[in-house]
Amino acid sequence: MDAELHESVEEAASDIASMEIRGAATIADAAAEALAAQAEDSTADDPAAFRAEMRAAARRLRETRPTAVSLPNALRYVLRGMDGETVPDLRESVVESAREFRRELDQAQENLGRIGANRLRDGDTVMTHCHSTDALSCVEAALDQGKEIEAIVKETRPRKQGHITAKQLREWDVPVTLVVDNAARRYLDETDHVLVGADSIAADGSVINKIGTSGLAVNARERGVPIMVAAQTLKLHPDTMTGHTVEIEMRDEREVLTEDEELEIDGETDGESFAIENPAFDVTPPRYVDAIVTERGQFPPESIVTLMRELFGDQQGGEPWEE
Ligand SMILES: O=P(O)(O)OC[C@H]1O[C@H](OP(=O)(O)O)[C@H](O)[C@@H]1O
Repeated sequence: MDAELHESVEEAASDIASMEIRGAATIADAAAEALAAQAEDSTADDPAAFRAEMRAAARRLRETRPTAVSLPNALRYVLRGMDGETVPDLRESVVESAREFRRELDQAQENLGRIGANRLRDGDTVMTHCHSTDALSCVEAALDQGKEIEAIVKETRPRKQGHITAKQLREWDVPVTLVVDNAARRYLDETDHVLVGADSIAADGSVINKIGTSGLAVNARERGVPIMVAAQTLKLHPDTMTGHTVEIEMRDEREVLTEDEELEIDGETDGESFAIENPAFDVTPPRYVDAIVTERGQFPPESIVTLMRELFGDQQGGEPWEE
């Protein structure tokens, strides 16, 4: 039977599943924080029990959402740092490992932002999709460099996370034009860069990001607008190096059609006379991406595998929460 989980783990897991906590980097940060809380308050009386408790906490967090690899990457990082022969030593190692992970995450986003900002020129207009803290850190760094940036913000159905992006950009005094997703192609004529984040990057350079990214990228390529993906290396998906594909999360149909909007057709409501599907992400093939900007520099998508080999090449074997 699984060990008892700390309330912070249960809370973080349910907030991630319901998307109270969302965005690949933010999810990773919350997961590391929850593991640290589990370790700090553990009542395990021997090292084996402590390790089992940490593995159970990681499994609970892992099962929340399947697509953003930042989540398992965070759990792996923290659990691989777990070391010691006594409970106090193990506890300290987990807390320190989580702290280090969260510090590196902030640092990586800042460094990525500075690199991404170099691609943006004074007076440029970016088009955004969804809400990505990695993508926004490029805009923030460009503003810090004294550049004027404008934004066309796609609302991003079904959850309209473009609103979060619009708010953040307005707080930074960036002129924002909010458009419905279907208006994107029309506004590409006024756009200098499409700037998006990523939930996962596959070894072939494919970008897994919020549903609608791939259509936007194809349209942007057709219009000659460069597509820039801001994704710290935490978004690189190690399993794709050995042929695994990235699972695309299917979310609740109520995000597409709320109860208030229910459609009645021939006396039958949705779910009876027609199906609703709600994939949260899609895959943009590497040929539609101009640059993947990471904290280690910018890469053409086809060469991201070299960086992945460098980062994950020596990681063999099962998951640390399954041992
Ligand atoms: O890590 P950062 O750049 O903040 O976000 C990366 C991506 O995570 C989000 O997914 P969701 O909203 O959790 O489904 C969006 O798809 C966004 O592009």
